[in-house]
Amino acid sequence: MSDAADTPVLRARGVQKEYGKGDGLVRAVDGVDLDIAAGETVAIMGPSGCGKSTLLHLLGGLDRPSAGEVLLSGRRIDNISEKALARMRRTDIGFVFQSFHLMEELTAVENVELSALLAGRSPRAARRRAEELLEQVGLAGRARFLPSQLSGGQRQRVAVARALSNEPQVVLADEPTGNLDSAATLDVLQLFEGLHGSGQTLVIVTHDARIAATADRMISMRDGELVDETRLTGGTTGELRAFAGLED
Ligand SMILES: Nc1ncnc2c1ncn2[C@@H]1O[C@H](COP(=O)(O)OP(=O)(O)OP(=O)(O)O)[C@@H](O)[C@H]1O
Repeated sequence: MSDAADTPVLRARGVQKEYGKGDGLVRAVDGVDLDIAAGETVAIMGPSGCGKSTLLHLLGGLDRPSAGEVLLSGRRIDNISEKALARMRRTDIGFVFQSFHLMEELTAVENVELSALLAGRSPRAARRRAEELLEQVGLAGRARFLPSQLSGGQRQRVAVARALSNEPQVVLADEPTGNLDSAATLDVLQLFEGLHGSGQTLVIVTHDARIAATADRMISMRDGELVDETRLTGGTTGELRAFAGLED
């Protein structure tokens, strides 16, 4: 196998993040080593405040570590210029947040195409890609709706479509179902499962054991450190839907 195939999509080495100083010093992430392979789905779990979101932000270049290295496909991202970092976030990473972070004044299709436009695609190519993605997430019929005209689950599906618009190397999701009810959670879960099946690398911070159960690997965090990891064989959302009485 070539070196490129062996290189993890994401690698963290001795990563630390401190906030504040003196008595107010908080070490939110405390010496994390982590490799995430291409095509892997990894769930990060742990109690509130243990550093999950901070770690995800460091992995995605939304924030820089106080110490240690973060590498995307073998290239350091913790020490590159702001400009290079912004470009990398636009083209190589897809983010999905708990509160969706959609632009309220833009329609679903405009929200999705915006990131493709910002990454330099032509308006026609961006629109075509956005329409394809909305179809993929089951929202072709809602493309011209504003976020306020969509349900929470539909909004999160738009956000997932947006995250995929530039064919990112990795999608990072921070509590993607935290604001959704059970049925919408399972819809989004099924969407992630489809992405996993298509070989998309995914890192999901979640409190939801159902989401974690469908990952390849579940990592537990405590007090800024990775304390445990479990390889999973993976339940399917079909089974979960049946269990929850949501089968169509
Ligand atoms: N900008 C900041 N300034 C100061 N402290 C911060 C900042 N961001 C996070 N922290 C602290 O770092 C620690 C980890 O926070 P983080 O949000 O990463 O935890 P989390 O595990 O994602 O929590 P939750 O599950 O509640 O979202 C917490 O103690 C938090 O108060």
